[in-house]
Amino acid sequence: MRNSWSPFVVSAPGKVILFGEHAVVYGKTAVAGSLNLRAYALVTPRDDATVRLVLPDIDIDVHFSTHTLPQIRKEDLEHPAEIESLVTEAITVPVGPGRTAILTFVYLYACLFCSEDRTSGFTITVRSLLPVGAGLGSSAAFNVALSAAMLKLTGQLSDEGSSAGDKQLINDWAFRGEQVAHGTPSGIDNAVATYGGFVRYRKGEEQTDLQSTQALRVLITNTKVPKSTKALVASVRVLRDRHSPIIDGIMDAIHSISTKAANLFGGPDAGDLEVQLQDMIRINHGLLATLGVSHPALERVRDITGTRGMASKLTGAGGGGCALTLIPNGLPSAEVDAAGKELAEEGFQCYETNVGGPGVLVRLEVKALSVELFVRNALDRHMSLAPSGHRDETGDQYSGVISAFTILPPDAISELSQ
Ligand SMILES: Nc1ncnc2c1ncn2[C@@H]1O[C@H](COP(=O)(O)OP(=O)(O)OP(=O)(O)O)[C@@H](O)[C@H]1O
Ligand SMILES: C[C@@](O)(CCO)CC(=O)[O-]
Ligand SMILES: [Mg+2]
Repeated sequence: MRNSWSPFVVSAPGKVILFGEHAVVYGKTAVAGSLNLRAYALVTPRDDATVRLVLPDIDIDVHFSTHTLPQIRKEDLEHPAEIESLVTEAITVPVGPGRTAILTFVYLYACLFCSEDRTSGFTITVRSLLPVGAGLGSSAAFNVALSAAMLKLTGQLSDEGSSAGDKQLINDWAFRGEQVAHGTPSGIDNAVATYGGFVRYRKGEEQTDLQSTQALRVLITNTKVPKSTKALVASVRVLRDRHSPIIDGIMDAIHSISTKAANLFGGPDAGDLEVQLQDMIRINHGLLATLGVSHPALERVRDITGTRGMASKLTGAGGGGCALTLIPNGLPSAEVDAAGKELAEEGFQCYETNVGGPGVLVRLEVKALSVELFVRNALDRHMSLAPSGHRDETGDQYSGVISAFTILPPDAISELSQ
């Protein structure tokens, strides 16, 4: 069968934990939301039996003959992480930071194309606005985008992948993708990346979509201070073992914050929501600091934003990593800009974005232009360059589009999904 489909783009958002990190480990409620920082996967057809994965953000460009990749029925593997020992007999997967991404790609292909025609392949190129490994769910956005792309290719999604059934399918496969890398993820990251919006989460319960009508404006500050989620969770465990009634009280207080915040979403008064959320942010951070998971860099973010009328808290595991700052609607943009400048001067990376936007999106018609034309336009605008348009050494039909996609700044690529 010849490939007759046109290139398309799939995108999925990262996540931010608004309330409840650490407490969620002890069965308390957490609230997370989708970030309008997204991963974008460009999917282009090939007319040979090759699949190619291009990941410019982490310097990976690999291709495999479709016939060397295993055929796996998902029930044949007890756990998706077993893919590692299974495929390394058949193919060589480079050792290094991109290894898990490649293994996830191979796992999804092996399962989703188990009984499909493999005589023609495709290229998937993924770019992301999300910092990798900073606690903002970059892996989930990546896994949701990959899963949706391959489900689309195998004809398992409706047109734009937006029905409830589509979302459930994408979420299930993305969860398996997260399992390849992490073993026992909770599933909240891929749920947020799939469904978008705000999600209430508690271990052992179905996560609830909070149906909020409004997005929140936020600053996300990556302090770039390296942290180990595992070590931080362990340090809280030690503290709890030493002082369990006290620490349990703190966990209960965090649970009350998450519950209150979850109830506020979808409420009628946006102004009141903001005031209340600011309080919740300050109190939740204070409690997390008491647990010993703040860091001087995170306190610096709180100082800088606090003097300009904004409340901040750590988000994720803490000990460095990222902070979340709520930008109240009425705050003059000069204040936000000044805070952003000061944060950058500290060496932090700052993103102004919003929380609560859409989940996975499949774009078949990009601004009613072909992807190639779009990328050409975007390149002209952003980089004054034209894509080469010729086949590269891997024989890719759309190498011009692919190379454009790899060199465009990600914020230009984000226009693809608007
Ligand atoms: N832009 C990208 N290109 C390729 N692979 C990516 C990209 N973004 C994420 N990944 C994959 O996700 C992995 C990072 O996931 P990890 O779960 O460690 O961090 P995170 O998802 O950013 O943070 P957290 O899970 O704490 O929210 C990378 O090693 C890679 O396998
Ligand atoms: C600290 C923690 O609550 C969130 C890390 O993003 C750990 C977890 O829930 O697995
Ligand atoms: Mg992750």
